[in-house]
Amino acid sequence: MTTVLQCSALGWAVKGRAIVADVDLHLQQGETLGLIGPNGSGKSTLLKLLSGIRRPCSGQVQLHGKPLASLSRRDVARQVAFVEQQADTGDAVTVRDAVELGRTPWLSALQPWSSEDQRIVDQALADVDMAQMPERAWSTLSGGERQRVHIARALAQKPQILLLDEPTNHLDIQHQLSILNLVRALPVTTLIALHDLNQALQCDRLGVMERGRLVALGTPAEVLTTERLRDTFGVRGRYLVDPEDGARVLRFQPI
Ligand SMILES: Nc1ncnc2c1ncn2[C@@H]1O[C@H](COP(=O)(O)OP(=O)(O)OP(=O)(O)O)[C@@H](O)[C@H]1O
Repeated sequence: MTTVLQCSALGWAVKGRAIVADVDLHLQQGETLGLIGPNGSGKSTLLKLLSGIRRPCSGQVQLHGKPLASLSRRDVARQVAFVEQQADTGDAVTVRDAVELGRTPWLSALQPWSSEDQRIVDQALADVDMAQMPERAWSTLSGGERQRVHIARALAQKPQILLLDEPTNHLDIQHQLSILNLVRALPVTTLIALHDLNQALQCDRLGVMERGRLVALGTPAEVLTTERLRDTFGVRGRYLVDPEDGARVLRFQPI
């Protein structure tokens, strides 16, 4: 197994309060690792630290064995794409402009915009089902359409690693499923913060954040136990079996 992104003893604090503390995580090439945890447990902050947009107060992030802090933003952006929660984009841009921004790390005076860049942008728009409105102004998009454009921008970056912070937030059920299936089918390594624990069950591995710490890491079956659902999430969870295909589905009730 090849580790593509890793962190050790990673921490971030604000005004003396630890928001992320002592996190060790190795992201293996090709896996989809789900990050779950209650509101405020540090998932978004951990993703920001791993993407390099936030500097750790302690510990280190390494990308392919090199300290993230030693790499240029451009080098990082060629390898890692991050879809933030509540990300915004300037009002005057169109859908196509926003997705074309994903090509920025690959362009230079020697490598100007080419038909290959155009093809990649068209494919990314098609992948998120936004190819029908490339000229629409960003300001006129719905929340779910904006989210899909952000994902297309990340896909256009052609990263090896995708960091996604609640990417299905705002999406209708059809687009939730198609985006998750798309991400799983891509030949990339993905770290994805999720709230829907039934969607989390589809990941290769899950990490659980609780009060800034990574308190469990393993396969969904190892991690999403009834004890964990009670202790970390404060709910009673029961597995039901879909008679059609034998899949396990979680049902929740208050404790
Ligand atoms: N810049 C900041 N200043 C002060 N507090 C912060 C800052 N950034 C994050 N926090 C706090 O850190 C905690 C963790 O936030 P974070 O957004 O990482 O959690 P999360 O697990 O992604 O939550 P959610 O599921 O609600 O999106 C929260 O209590 C948040 O209020």
